Amino acid sequence: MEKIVVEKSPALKGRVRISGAKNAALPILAACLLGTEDIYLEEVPELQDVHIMCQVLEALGSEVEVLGKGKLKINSAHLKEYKTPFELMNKMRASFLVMGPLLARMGKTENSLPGGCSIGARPIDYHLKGFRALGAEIHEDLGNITASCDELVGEKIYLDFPSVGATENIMMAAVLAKGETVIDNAAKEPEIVDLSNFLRKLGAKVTGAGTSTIRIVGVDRLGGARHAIIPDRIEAGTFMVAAAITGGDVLVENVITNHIKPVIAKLKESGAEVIEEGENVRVIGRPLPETIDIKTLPYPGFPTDMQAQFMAYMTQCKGSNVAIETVFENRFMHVEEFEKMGADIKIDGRSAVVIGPKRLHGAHVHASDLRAGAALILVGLVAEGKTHIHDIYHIDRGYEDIEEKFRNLGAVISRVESEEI
Ligand SMILES: CC(=O)N[C@H]1[C@@H](OP(=O)(O)OP(=O)(O)OC[C@H]2O[C@@H](n3ccc(=O)[nH]c3=O)[C@H](O)[C@@H]2O)O[C@H](CO)[C@@H](O)[C@@H]1O
Ligand SMILES: C=C(OP(=O)(O)O)C(=O)O
Repeated sequence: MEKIVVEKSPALKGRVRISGAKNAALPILAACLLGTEDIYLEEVPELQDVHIMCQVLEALGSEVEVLGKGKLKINSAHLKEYKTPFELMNKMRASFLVMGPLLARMGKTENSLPGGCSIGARPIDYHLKGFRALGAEIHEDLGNITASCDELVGEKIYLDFPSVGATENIMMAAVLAKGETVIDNAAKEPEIVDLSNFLRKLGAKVTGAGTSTIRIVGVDRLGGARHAIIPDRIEAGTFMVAAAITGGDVLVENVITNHIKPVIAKLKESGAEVIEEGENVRVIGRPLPETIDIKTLPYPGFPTDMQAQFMAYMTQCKGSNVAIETVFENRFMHVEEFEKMGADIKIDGRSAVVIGPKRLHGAHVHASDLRAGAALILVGLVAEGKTHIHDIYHIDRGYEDIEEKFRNLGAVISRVESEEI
C-alpha cells in the first residue's frame, strides 16, 4: 500500500498543464462501443479509471491500442460480449455508462451495480427510467441488472434531476434508436457537450447539448472519428486553489475558462488575483483570504467536485465560511480528516461552517474519495509538519501525475510505501 506524504510547502510558483478531463474521457470511451470504424482519441488522461474503462471495452470485444501518451486507437467493429465483468464494474461508477451503448449496439446488456466514490447513495433509477422509456425491458436481481430490447424507439424523457450520468447513458442509447428522443431537464455540464461533439463526429444526430433539452434523431450505424478530450476543469480548479491556499503565483495552462466561472468567482471573492490569459489562468494568492461561501449545484453552478478543495481553502480564510452541498447527500467525509489536522468545522445536515484561519498540523489521514484526497493534499501544503495521506488509490482514479505536477510548483510531496498507521 502506498501513501502520499505532504510537508508544509513554500508558496507554489510556476506553471502546470492540465490533463484531459476524466469525466469527459470515461463516457467518450463508453461511446466508443457505438462506433464501427477506427476511433482515435487524444488528450486521454492516464488514470486508474481510464485503464479500467479500457479493460471493460476489451472485455466486451473492442480493440484498444495505446499509440502514445494520451493517444488511443479503438475499434469496436466486432463486439462479442454484452456482460460487463463484475470485478471491473465494481471498481468505478462510470462503468455503468456502457449500458446505454450496449443496449443500442447489442440489444441487451447485463451489469452489476457500479462502484465508485462513497459520497452518497448514488442510485441509477433515472438511467433505468430512460432505458425503459426507449422500450427496454429491465430486470433487477440482487444487484445485477439486465436490460434487453427488440429495438429502441425514440421517446420524450424528463429527468427529475439533471443527472450527468443518466443524460449521457440515455444519449448513447438513443443515437441508434428509431426516431426522435428528447431529454428534458438534461444535465448541461461541459462533459455532456464533449460527448455530444464526439457522437456527432461518429455520425450521430444530436442537438442541444449544453442546454436543458437535448434532441437525438436515431441513425442506422455510427462510424469512426478523431477526437481530443476537453481539459479537466476540476483538476484546473484544484491547482487554482493550491495557488491560493499557499499564497502562491501559478499559471494553470490548458483551461477553458468558461468552464470554471464559479471557481474563478469564488477565488476572486476571497481576494485572490485571477488573471485569464486565453487558454491559461494565473492565480496569485494573498495572505489571510476573505470569508467565502459556496453552494454546490448542477452546472453552471458551483461544482460538487470542487467542494472539498474549497473547504480546504476555507480553513485558511477569515471568519465563518459556509459550504452547502446540494448534489450528494453524504459528501462531507473529508471533514473528519481535516479535524484531525486541527480544523474547526461544524456540520448541520447539508451545510458546513468552517471557522478560519486555523493553524493546521500534519496527521495520518485517509482519502475517503477522490476529491477528499485532493483536498487533503491542499491542507497538507499549509499544515505544520508532515501529512500522511492513506488510501490514495482514490486520488489515482482521477489525477494524472499528481505528485510530479505539485513538485514542479515547489510543493514538498512524495509517494512512499506505507507501513500503515
Ligand atoms: C464520471 C462522472 O462524470 N462523474 C461525475 C458525475 O457523476 P454522476 O453521473 O454519478 O452524478 P449525477 O449527476 O448522476 O448525480 C447527481 C445526483 O443525482 C442522483 N441520481 C443520479 C442518477 C440516478 O439515476 N438517480 C439519482 O438519484 C445522485 O445520487 C446525485 O445525488 O456527475 C457528478 C455531479 O456533477 C460528479 O460529482 C461526478 O464526478
Ligand atoms: C465523484 C467523482 O467521480 P465518480 O463519479 O467517477 O465517482 C469525481 O470525479 O469527483
